[in-house]
Amino acid sequence: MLEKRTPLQINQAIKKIMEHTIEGKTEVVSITECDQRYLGEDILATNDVPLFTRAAFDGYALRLIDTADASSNQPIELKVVEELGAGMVATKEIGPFETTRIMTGTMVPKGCDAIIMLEAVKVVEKNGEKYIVIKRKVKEGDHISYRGEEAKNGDMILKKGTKINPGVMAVLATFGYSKVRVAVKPKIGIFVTGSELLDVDEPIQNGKIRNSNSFMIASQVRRAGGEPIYLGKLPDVLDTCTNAVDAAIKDVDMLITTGGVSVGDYDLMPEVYKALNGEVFFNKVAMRPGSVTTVAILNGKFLFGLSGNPSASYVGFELFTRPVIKKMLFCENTHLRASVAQLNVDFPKANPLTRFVRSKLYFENGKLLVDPAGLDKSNVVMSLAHTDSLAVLPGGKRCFQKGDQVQVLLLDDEGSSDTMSR
Ligand SMILES: Nc1nc2c(c(=O)[nH]1)N[C@H]1C(S)=C(S)[C@@H](COP(=O)(O)OP(=O)(O)OC[C@H]3O[C@@H](n4cnc5c(N)ncnc54)[C@H](O)[C@@H]3O)O[C@H]1N2
Ligand code: MOO
Ligand SMILES: [Mg+2]
Repeated sequence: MLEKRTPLQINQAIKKIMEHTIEGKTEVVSITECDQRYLGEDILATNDVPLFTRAAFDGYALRLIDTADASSNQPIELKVVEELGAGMVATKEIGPFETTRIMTGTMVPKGCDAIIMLEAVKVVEKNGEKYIVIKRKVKEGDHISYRGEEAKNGDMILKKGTKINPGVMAVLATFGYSKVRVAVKPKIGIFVTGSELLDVDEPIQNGKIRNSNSFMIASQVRRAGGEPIYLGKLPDVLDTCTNAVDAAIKDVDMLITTGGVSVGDYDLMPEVYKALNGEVFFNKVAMRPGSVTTVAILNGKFLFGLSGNPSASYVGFELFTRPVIKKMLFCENTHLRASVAQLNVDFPKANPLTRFVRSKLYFENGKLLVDPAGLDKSNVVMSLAHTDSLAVLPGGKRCFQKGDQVQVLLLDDEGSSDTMSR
């Protein structure tokens, strides 16, 4: 008789994994190397931004008091005493009824408290001197960006664990971070198991299939922020698998295998864990696909035994492996971002297990809709190419109908509101 496996609820399985202590490491890299990585420390403002009070428009810097009585009936004239472009610094202080022609980004001369745009004035020349004619009152601060209005020196700007994106790159450069402390990418070893597996460039043979899991998992590892290390395919031979896992786990932060975790004659992973004295956290989860996902600890490191079935393997990774990678990258939110969408098809059969339907999201008339990305079976690979989300259909007696609101987990969405300081 086969050993009966007791399924764990999904939340309990995730909790078990997340309670295991695993530390991320940091390293310092050049700003040119840090894009798309994760901050390894909080980023503080190293100066005020803007650095100095500057013009936000091309125009004339002036004293408000001089324009107080200006109107179309009573235009005022200001004498242009200097002309400045960005990067230049005023050499003259502005006196009564004087102005400086100033371009966007230029430091505002002392004594000026507003800018009037070039388009709003008329320039006249008298005795070889330039004057501007103003026909309206100017408001305080018009077209001026004040020193420190965005950030003050010492402010906490970005939290450790924030993903570096184009905006973060701009902020890092603004504060002079030519070197950036980032999280070291966790090294994730990948074995695929199965005597039926062919390499991608091998000719097709009777009864065999091409290995696709290693490419899929490597891409998922990269999407999660880790560094995949493909270690090859293993035949369904116990000693070969045991020795390979034993040797490989030493050189990586965690190891993923696909295949061989179910109850078949050649499903050897349970025996591999036994032979190596691995501590198995669980080998059955109340979900579909991915019910056979097995997670164990070996020498303090995670060993993820994902299913051989591509869709099951895909979902198992996103639910159980991704959060561990995110934790090692110091991310505040380790789980997939969730949203709510309107189901666009019926699921008339109730299922005791919670289902994660590989799905595609789209907008129609301002509503977020979700459609299965293809055939909804655990052994399917095709639908994965169209998948951008997982629609969650909770297990139980309930069936689901077109129009129902369901939770969707976003696969390509990093989320930002959780990691940016507000
Ligand atoms: N009697 C039972 N049979 C099965 C059960 C069960 O509970 N009782 N569970 C089913 C479920 S659910 C799943 S999921 C699969 C899990 O299978 P394994 O993890 O043991 O994986 P394999 O048997 O090695 O392979 C399954 C399937 O996937 C293909 N495969 C394997 N590796 C790759 C790869 N690298 N690239 C592409 N495809 C791969 C393999 O050829 C098989 O077709 O078990 C059910 N059975
Ligand atoms: O682990 Mo299986 O995916 O439930 O089909
Ligand atoms: Mg099997």
